[in-house]
Amino acid sequence: MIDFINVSKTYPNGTHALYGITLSIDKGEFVFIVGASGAGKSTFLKLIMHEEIPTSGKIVINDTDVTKLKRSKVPYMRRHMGIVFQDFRLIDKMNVFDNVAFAMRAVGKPSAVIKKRVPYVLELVGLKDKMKNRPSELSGGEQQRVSLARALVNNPEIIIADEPTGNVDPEMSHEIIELLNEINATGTTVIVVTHEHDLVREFDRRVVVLDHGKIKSDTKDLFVKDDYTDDYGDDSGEEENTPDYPDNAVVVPE
Ligand SMILES: Nc1ncnc2c1ncn2[C@@H]1O[C@H](COP(=O)(O)OP(=O)(O)OP(=O)(O)O)[C@@H](O)[C@H]1O
Repeated sequence: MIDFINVSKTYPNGTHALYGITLSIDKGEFVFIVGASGAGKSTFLKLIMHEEIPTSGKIVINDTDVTKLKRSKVPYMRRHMGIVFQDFRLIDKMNVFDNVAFAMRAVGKPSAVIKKRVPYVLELVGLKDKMKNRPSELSGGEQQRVSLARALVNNPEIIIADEPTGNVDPEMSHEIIELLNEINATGTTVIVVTHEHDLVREFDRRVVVLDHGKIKSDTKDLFVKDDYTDDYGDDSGEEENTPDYPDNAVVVPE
């Protein structure tokens, strides 16, 4: 679904952010991207979102070489993506309902559909009763769940989350990743950048470690799994990273 082929990114000021990244993410995968500050994690996500373009190499998303995508086609590509940011990026002039509805209006959904869909998605994230509140009246965890609802509302194929738990407490961090896990169980591809090693260990999904712009390890590649366990001290001794889908998986119908 997402293929990076020998992708490098050097910013105009000469900073080398990524070097020769080759990586495939399949439809329906859940991938954590981890690494020290400056390792290139956000750059990696920006390349997927086409916020930045690579200096060299090729990025193929759903069989389209997005490095050659015309600017006018970018919004159509992004419609398949739901994006969650660390700082929520909600609009405080609008209530919670309208913040989520905004994403549907932007793609021209009729208001009858919006009226049904927004409460449904807010219920999924446990916030139906806060629909009329402004974002500033909510806790950090609640605001992040609104931003998750906004990312989900157009039923994207891919959810991209850049430090989604960076501004919420540990309990809520767990809930946010749990929600992403449930969304993933419905078939949505989920890519999460995080610094929270405890969460990464707990959820036991694919982990790509970036280090100074290169892939240091990828648990999909069994030969380097030991490298990951060294980095994160995973001494669980458990056998395999088999995805463990919850029984109560959330179905997000269109
Ligand atoms: N717009 C930019 N112009 C120039 N250099 C940049 C730009 N954005 C990022 N960089 C540099 O590219 C490198 C990778 O940055 P990136 O933001 O991808 O790292 P990161 O792993 O997400 O870091 P953090 O965990 O601190 O958010 C860093 O050296 C950073 O300073």
